[in-house]
Amino acid sequence: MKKSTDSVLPTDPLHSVKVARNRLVQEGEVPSGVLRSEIEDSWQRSVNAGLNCEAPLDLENLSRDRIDTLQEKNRGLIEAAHPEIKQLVDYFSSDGGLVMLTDESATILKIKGETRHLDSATRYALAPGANWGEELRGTNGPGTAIVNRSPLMIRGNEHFLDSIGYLSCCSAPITDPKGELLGVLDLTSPTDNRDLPPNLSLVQQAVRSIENRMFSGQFQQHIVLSVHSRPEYLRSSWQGMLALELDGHIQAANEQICQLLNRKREQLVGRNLEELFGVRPEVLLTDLHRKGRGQLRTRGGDFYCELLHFPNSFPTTYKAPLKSNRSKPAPAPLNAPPLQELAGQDPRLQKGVRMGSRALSHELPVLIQGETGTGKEVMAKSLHLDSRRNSGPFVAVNCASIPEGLIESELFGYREGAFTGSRKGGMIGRLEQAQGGTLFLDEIGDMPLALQARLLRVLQERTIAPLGGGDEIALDIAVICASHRDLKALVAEGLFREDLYYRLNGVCLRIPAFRDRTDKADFIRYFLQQLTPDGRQIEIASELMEQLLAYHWPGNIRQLETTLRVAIAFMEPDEVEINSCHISDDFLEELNSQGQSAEGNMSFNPVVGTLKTSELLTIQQVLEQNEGNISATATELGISRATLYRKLKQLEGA
Ligand SMILES: Nc1ncnc2c1ncn2[C@@H]1O[C@H](COP(=O)(O)OP(=O)(O)OP(=O)(O)O)[C@@H](O)[C@H]1O
Repeated sequence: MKKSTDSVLPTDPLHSVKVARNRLVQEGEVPSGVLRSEIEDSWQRSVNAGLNCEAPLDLENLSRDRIDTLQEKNRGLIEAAHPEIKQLVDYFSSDGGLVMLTDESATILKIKGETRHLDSATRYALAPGANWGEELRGTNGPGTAIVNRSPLMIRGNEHFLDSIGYLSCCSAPITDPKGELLGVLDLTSPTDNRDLPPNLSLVQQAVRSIENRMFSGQFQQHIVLSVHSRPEYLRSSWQGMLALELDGHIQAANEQICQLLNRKREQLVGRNLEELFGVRPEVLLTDLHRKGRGQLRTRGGDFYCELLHFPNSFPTTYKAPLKSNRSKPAPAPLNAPPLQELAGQDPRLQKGVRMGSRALSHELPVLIQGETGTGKEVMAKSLHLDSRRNSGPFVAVNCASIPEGLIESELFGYREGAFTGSRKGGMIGRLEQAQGGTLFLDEIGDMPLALQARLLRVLQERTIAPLGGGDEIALDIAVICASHRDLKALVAEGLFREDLYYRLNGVCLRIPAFRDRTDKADFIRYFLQQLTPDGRQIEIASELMEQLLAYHWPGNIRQLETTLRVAIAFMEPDEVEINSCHISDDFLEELNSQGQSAEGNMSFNPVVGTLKTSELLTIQQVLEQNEGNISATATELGISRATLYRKLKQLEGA
């Protein structure tokens, strides 16, 4: 068959497909310029492959064994795609939507959704193990998306085979972090369902989420950054992603970041962060840990970035002893140190963990307060692992990061049909997911007031009734809450319910800021050992140790972790001591500047926190300016003479 050259360009796309099909059937030629170019090219390839558009569907599928082998081989892809497949099926199956995942040769790995509207041949051909390569079945979603290496929509008779002309589909290829093809995600629906909007962008968005999930999964031992020129797109399916070594070398880049930076993948991978964005990795990491967000500068503009993943901080996994509760699946092992290790040598922490552990054993809720990065979540995990519920799940909910409108359903769940757009089968809330284990409510101070009342009721009655009704469920959970905000102060401001505060506050553990711990040196040595990947015994030079002990650590243990990891990364394999050469310049500057202020005032104890130090420095300066006059100094500082005397006493005693 040869390609016809006479060109007809009718405006109605359905009409043009009819015209093209008649020509194909009658003259055996694909007319030029009648169909969309990607469809015309695909029809031509189908003709060249010797296919007949009127032939029945080929019904040769793989055997069960081979399907099992194929699914096993593609397990990572199937698992990564599961949430998106489920979501698309939830939305579209009632409209006849079918969602399929294929491998890189267009063989179906999974297919879910409504099949009632399919004729029996199509139903057979749309099953795991069936191959939809374009050379076998002509123009079709997965097969043609693979040839084109780009997403496409095919409406009705744009399919090459007549027998599937009653279906329309949207397909998008899925690629791995190196850009290699992994498979295709496809949404197929009956063409006569005019209610279905074109959903190509939805399928593309689902594919981006799958790719991002695989990216994060593949780079567990790396730093993974979310990057975008607009902050609201960070952590979304539109985010650019970079996987880095600790020394800043880029290991992988996703497709979006290549597009955002307008660079090919090979222009990014293997290069160093500093070379590309003019920022040293340790400086960026310090920013990310301290402020939660960093900036990358390029000639084309600035980009925001956030930390999605930092390699695991606990090389040794503490595994809780399993209890013989066979009916429940074992929870994934939690990474957290045993309580004793967590408390270290700090008496306040030691008392805290003792009380927390007692509280849980007496079914009392625990409230953990402490600055950001002090280890509140780690403490909650360790308490859980130490409790009688340690074989149950540990479910963490960050109340600050869930949009207000979603917290209720996220926590309490809902029954099917509870509201428009609710998922089929409903959703099990996080409280119920924690059944038999521990619910950790992080940033509880950010929970909306209306929901606080509902949470209070649940905690009092120990039962839960999901939105949309149904039977109440008895809850058997331990509750641990945490906040870096002072909940008592929030109560005073009317932002947190007093009754809930007292209900949650069975025992309140205050984790000291790292600068205030009495066992800083021991902890730094212990933590360093935990973070050293090859078990080498590493020491810290005494001069540097002194500076670390005097530093005020605004980012607490999280900041210490970054500092130590960066230092370890900068050590040569045969080095066994960390000194200032292994510390980033800007952090060294901070350490040195605090040293200078302490040196200039020999009467100051360098261990005193810097806020206090600068307060006392200010007093001394104003006092000098006023030639020792107490009244004038107090007036200038806006404090009473008594306060000034008290503070001077502190100054002398320090
Ligand atoms: N005792 C500890 N031993 C080892 N690592 C710790 C310890 N405490 C905290 N960390 C590490 O410090 C980091 C911060 O810990 P975590 O998230 O528990 O702090 P947080 O107080 O909950 O912070 P935020 O208020 O920002 O949520 C984590 O990377 C964690 O692994």
